[in-house]
Amino acid sequence: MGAVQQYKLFIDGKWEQADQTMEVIDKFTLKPFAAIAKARRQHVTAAVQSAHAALKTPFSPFERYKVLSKVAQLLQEHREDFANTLVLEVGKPIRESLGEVDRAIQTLIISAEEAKRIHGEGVPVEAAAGSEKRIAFTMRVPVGVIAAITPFNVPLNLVCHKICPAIAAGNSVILKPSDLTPIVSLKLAELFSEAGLPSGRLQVVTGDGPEIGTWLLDNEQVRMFSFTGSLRVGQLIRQKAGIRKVALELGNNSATIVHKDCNMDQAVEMVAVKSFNNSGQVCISVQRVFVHEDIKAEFARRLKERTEQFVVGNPHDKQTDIGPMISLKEAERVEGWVQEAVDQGASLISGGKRDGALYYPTILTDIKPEMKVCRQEVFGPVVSIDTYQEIDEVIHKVNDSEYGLQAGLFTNDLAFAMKAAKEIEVGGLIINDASAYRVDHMPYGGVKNSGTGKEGPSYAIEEMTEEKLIVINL
Ligand SMILES: NC(=O)c1ccc[n+]([C@@H]2O[C@H](COP(=O)([O-])OP(=O)(O)OC[C@H]3O[C@@H](n4cnc5c(N)ncnc54)[C@H](O)[C@@H]3O)[C@@H](O)[C@H]2O)c1
Ligand SMILES: O=C[C@H](O)CS(=O)(=O)O
Repeated sequence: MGAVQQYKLFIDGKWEQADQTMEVIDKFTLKPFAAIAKARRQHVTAAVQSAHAALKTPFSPFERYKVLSKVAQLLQEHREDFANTLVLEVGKPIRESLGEVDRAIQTLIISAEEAKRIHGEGVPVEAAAGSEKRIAFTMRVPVGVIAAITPFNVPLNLVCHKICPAIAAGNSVILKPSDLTPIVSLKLAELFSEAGLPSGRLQVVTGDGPEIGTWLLDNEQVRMFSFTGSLRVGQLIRQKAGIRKVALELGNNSATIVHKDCNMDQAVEMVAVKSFNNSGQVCISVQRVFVHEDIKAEFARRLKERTEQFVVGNPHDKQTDIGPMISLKEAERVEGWVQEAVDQGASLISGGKRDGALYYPTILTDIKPEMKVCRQEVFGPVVSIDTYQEIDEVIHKVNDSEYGLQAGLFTNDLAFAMKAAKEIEVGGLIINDASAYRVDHMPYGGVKNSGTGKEGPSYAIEEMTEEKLIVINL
């Protein structure tokens, strides 16, 4: 077995060891390939103190623009190395991993540009009787110390979606990446350090999520929590944060509607790819497909045919479309949910097979909405097909969910599309694509139990700043 590379905590611009470490597993071989430091409370306290102290040192918008731009350039230079790290720690196939690095570069560039566009506005207080001699305007000022807590599945770009707008807006950040996929975050911190980010503007504390979460939540100097992850943890953070700012990007059981007038080639390809990318471990991954009764048999046949063309296997192989899930335990969980659905009367028309942590792309029909594979977030390569006759019926079925992140709708009927735009309860509705569409400068975030707040650098900056009013009595 190759040497296990040791990684340290990044606090106050320095790399610091802890007395305990945690292994990071290669998700294909299931063997350790790295070890991270396991932070103790004193490390988190030091990280918050460093972040708070850094706010006192001027760091202009143009300097932030330069650092973020430099990191984008450095990440481009290290593109293959970062992609290979994603393959190891996520199990994400190399083609998809390279795509994530490319998106992270875009998120950095967008954030750099947005650092130059943060502004307030004039307020015409003089229009009020008695205020004729006053002038007023607002300023956008940084929140201060922000704790960013991120999930395992897209560990580079989703980290960028938190730390880059936070830094662009003049904040300091303590990042707590997933202990399952922390290495790219530590490597990203190296690039920020090389790019000249002032000490204390970014800390990366690795270790036990609940422990570090508690220590951050206990610390009143942390003024905002930006969390991406499960509903369960999001609720915990919301409860403990008190009146501090909280941004939550949570789960979903994404629906996509395939109407009888759609472009079937387009719908089959997009639903197939966006059901099984990253082994379905994507918050907007297609999970529930609603197909009009008139085309259901044809659509199911073609989706099965397309799905069985995917190459399942070694994520290092350029031919591989679907690699292992994040753990053996998660693959066994998904296997159990599928079996439970079949025992309850669902029909398995493709997949349903597990090989270690590899779970083959799976299609179910004859489902009931109360089955786990429909009602809960599968977060795995499983898609269920349901049918409908009427438009109101399918909108009701889509909305019959505690979640509301994004949904898709394949139709050429503009009236249907606009009715759905008004009535489907989601943060984003994607017409003529599946639910799993995202580009990094668009507003992104859900309603109901999918969270609160929007990401996308300019939208995150709004949430990571306060609008301060200044009134001058001349
Ligand atoms: N809406 C989005 O943009 C989005 C994006 C990606 C993933 N997700 C969601 O994330 C989930 C999958 O990711 P996951 O398994 O890493 O989620 P998770 O909630 O298990 O973990 C997310 C992060 O929280 C940390 N954590 C765990 N317990 C904690 C606690 N008690 N206090 C503070 N932090 C704690 C983890 O270490 C990790 O860093 C899915 O529900 C998925 O839908 C949402
Ligand atoms: O898992 C959810 C992610 O937010 C989807 S994306 O990688 O940002 O498109």
